[in-house]
Order: sequence, then C-alpha cells, then structure tokens
Amino acid sequence: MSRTLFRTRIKFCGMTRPGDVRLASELGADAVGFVFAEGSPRKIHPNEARAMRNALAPLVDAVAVFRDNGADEVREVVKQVRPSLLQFHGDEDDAFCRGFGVPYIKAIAMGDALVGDAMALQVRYSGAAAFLFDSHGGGTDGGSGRSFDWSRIPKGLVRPVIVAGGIDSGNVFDAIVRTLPWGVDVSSGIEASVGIKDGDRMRAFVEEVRRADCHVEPDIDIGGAAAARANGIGK
Ligand SMILES: O=C(O)c1ccccc1N[C@@H]1O[C@H](COP(=O)(O)O)[C@@H](O)[C@H]1O
Repeated sequence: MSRTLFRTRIKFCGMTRPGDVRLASELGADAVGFVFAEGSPRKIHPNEARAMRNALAPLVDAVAVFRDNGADEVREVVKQVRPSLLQFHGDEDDAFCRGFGVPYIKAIAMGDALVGDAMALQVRYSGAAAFLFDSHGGGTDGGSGRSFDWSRIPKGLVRPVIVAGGIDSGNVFDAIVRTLPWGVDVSSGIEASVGIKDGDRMRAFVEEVRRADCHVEPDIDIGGAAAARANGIGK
C-alpha cells in the first residue's frame, strides 16, 4: 500500500522532566503523555504536569494517562493541566471516559484473552476518539516495555488506531508497515531509566517513524496470467 503523504503520529509517554518535553516537541512528537495511574513509577503530581504542559510547544498535544483513577482525581488533572486528550487504561466505561468534556483515547489490553472485534469495541466505547492497543492485561499497568502480536489488532475499526507496548527504534518500522496505524505511542523504548527519557533514543525513534512513512511496500508480482486476470484481460 502506498504511504504517500501519510504521516504516522508520534506520542512520547511518561514524561517527568520539562527538558524531555521540550526536546520531544523539537524532535517532532505530536503528543506527550503525563501518567497519573496509581502505582506507575512514572506517576507525577498535577503540579509537575502543569509545569511541563507550560514547556510544551504549540501544536503538540498534552495527554493525561489514567488507570481506574477516581472521577475527582481526573477532574483535578483536567482543571490543573488542561490536557487536550485523556487516555484510559483500566476498566473505565464509556460514560465515565466521556464525562470530563475532553476527548478520550481508550487503551485496549491485548494481554486479555478476549479483546472483542471492531464492532464490539466501537459499540462499547462509542465516544472514544481513538483506540490504543497495548500489551498489558486487565488490572495491570501499561508502560511495561513488552510488545504483543500486532496481527491481533481488530480489523475494520473506523476510529484511529494507535499501537503501543514495547515499541522502540528497533521495531517501530515493522510495527508501522505491518499495521498502518494512525499513531504510535512509546514510553520505555525511549528511556535511559524509568521515567528518564534519552535524547538519542527519542531522535532514533522519530527517524525510524519517518523512514516507515516513506516506505512503499513493493507490489506483489503475481505473474503474467494472474496479472492479466486481475486486469480483466484474456477472459
Ligand atoms: O507508562 C506508564 O507507566 C503507564 C502506567 C499506566 C498506564 C499506562 C502507562 N503507559 C502507557 O503504556 C503504553 C506502553 O508503554 P511502553 O512503551 O511499553 O513502556 C503506552 O501507551 C503508555 O502511554
């Protein structure tokens, strides 16, 4: 499939330092994520997130990431940080996710045996702005650095698909050419240590995404007779 004029969106998640946020913006990330999920080693206070949000360049989204946080906590983050998107990784239902007046991304746990098909997901989360497929199982955190079998992503989703989980500069090219997602999301794969982003890894990641966007899958050579059939010749 030709990828001409297509640009895979990039989200760098789990930001804990304003300098990393600035560099992410300069390298061309489309979004950065701030984690508020209980138990995550990347969890930050809304005050810290607000400071980093202020370091964000224009035209870069701020995403607030939750996993089964209470409504009051989500409201407090929305008030203080003014994220442009919310990302929910837990058992939150559609009514909860859409209750804050901010578009939301629903993370789907690909570690769970039953994920559901495209139709089931779109009915269950009818208000979702996008679906993010991550390797975690229900009840466990994202940000694990583990990947999953990308062929399990349900086909036929109308909403944008974001691929996450164990992606880094070494496999993001394959992730993109195999799944043709709207975007990719990475946390561990651009870190020097947990929560501390690494400039070289961020840069290498962006370069690989750009390489994938320029990649044109060669047409499959189906041979003379088959090609003639496909073109409607020689019937
Ligand atoms: O990053 C975290 O600590 C985190 C905690 C709780 C929920 C989600 C979290 N991050 C998200 O996890 C995925 C994949 O991360 P990784 O690249 O495998 O480390 C990504 O969507 C982050 O947004």
